[in-house]
Amino acid sequence: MKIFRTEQVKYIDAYTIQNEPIASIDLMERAAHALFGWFRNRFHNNRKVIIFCGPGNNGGDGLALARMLLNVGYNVHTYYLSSKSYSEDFNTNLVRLKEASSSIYMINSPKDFPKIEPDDIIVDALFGSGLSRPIEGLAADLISSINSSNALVVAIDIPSGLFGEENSVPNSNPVVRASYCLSLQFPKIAFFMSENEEYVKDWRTLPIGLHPDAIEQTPSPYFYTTLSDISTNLLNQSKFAHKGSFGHVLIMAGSYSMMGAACLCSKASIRSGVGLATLYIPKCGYEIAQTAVPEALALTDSNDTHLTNYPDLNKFSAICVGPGMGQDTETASMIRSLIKNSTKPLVIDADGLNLISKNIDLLQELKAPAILTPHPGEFDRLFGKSSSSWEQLQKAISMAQRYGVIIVLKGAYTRVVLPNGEVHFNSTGNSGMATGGSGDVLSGVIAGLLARGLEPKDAAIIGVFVHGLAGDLAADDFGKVSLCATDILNYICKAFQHLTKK
Ligand SMILES: NC(=O)C1=CN([C@@H]2O[C@H](COP(=O)(O)OP(=O)(O)OC[C@H]3O[C@@H](n4cnc5c(N)ncnc54)[C@H](O)[C@@H]3O)[C@@H](O)[C@H]2O)[C@H](O)CC1
Ligand SMILES: [K+]
Repeated sequence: MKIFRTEQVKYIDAYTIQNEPIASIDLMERAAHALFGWFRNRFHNNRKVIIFCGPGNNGGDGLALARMLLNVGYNVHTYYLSSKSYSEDFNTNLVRLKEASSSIYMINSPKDFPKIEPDDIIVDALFGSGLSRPIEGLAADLISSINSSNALVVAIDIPSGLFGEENSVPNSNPVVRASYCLSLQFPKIAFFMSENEEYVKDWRTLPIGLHPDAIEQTPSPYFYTTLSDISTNLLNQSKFAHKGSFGHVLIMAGSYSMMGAACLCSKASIRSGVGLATLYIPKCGYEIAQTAVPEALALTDSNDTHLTNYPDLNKFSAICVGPGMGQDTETASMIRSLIKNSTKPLVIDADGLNLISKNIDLLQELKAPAILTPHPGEFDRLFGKSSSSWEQLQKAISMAQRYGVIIVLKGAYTRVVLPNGEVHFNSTGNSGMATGGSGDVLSGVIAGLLARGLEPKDAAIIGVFVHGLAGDLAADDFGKVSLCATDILNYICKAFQHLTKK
């Protein structure tokens, strides 16, 4: 799904009004109807609902929602901020609401704030995508009062005070801490930034029928990968397939005490449908590999404890290098040589990245497409520290462009950043996956798909999605607390089944 900056959504909104065509007030009614549907399904009408409205169309949405809830028997109290001016649709909805309710109050000073009980439901319709500066004064005091209540807060479109994209960190201006955020049609990019977690706990999008032509024509480098974005054709298996049809992956991984990483990674590549997998390991890992991963061929380096060389690459269709590999100087020179010589696509993970971070310009010597899979710590070691997730994302974009590599920046909403500057935020995965070995499984899945012949971009996006989905399915059965990398591995099959059955 393509996603947009807030000013682009304004354009798509205007295009929809002009070309559907639909009156602006009717589009607001449609948005309010979507909000109403969600609200009614979620909350019984025995709880008091307090709706706070700002002067713009976000406030207009709040007023329209208030009317719809009143009509079906909710106990609604509406408060709106005094302002020099209000949007036209706000005014229309205020008139409509006044016909249905007498519990409407203007807020002129903190004295007008209502007392909020813990069981009340607050709707935050103060500011949405039209926020033009940090919030101060009366509106800021109101947000502090909302935040200090123990009531549940439902934010319309975006928690008030939060900008759709970049926010200052730490955020010293008040922002509503929403329990739920109902974002109209698209998620906001700010939802994917870890610093905003306290404001956006649980968000969802509500479709409001914005015009498909405007969505298609408006350029954006940002995407959000959902199930419907995954092209399952890429995973088709021909009836006449044999093991040579699905590629041969080389996994260069492991060292003394870290053979588990090599096993997890190679097993994950096999579960991702590669025809053949060869594990290239130091001698100490031979029996471990042959026992733990009977499906893989095992080739050993001349060294006992760490990798110092790589095998003839001719027969392989993709290579994964790094998991559990250690950072010995001999391993460092091996990876330098591999980067300069491999014409086969590479997935570089873990210690592979740590070794490259000591000489980042090595990336300029790559001959083949490469997918780098850093977690935030490895990313900082590679490209330097950033002061916020937003800055880190911008850095990932410029580094992917500079070195012509794909960067898979791991974490919640893992970002797949492409050399053309596109960013694909992933929708699957959960905090239980923040556990040792999870990354080894991911690099194995991506390498397996790459070896099967998927384009690097597809291997990275689908690999990240499948890995997260496997984690979600595993967490459904085992819970997040106990989830371990082997569980993720064991659920890769279910994740692929889920995809190919859709
Ligand atoms: N296509 C859609 O997504 C639709 C969105 N809708 C809703 O409309 C809002 C955006 O409305 P807009 O009028 O553009 O902006 P706001 O309501 O967010 O606020 C504008 C209002 O507030 C003033 N203002 C801005 N920043 C501040 C500030 N820091 N302090 C004080 N005042 C401020 C500004 O001057 C304006 O007066 C969107 O979020 C949706 O909720 C439509 O209803 C349907 C289509
Ligand atoms: K809001």
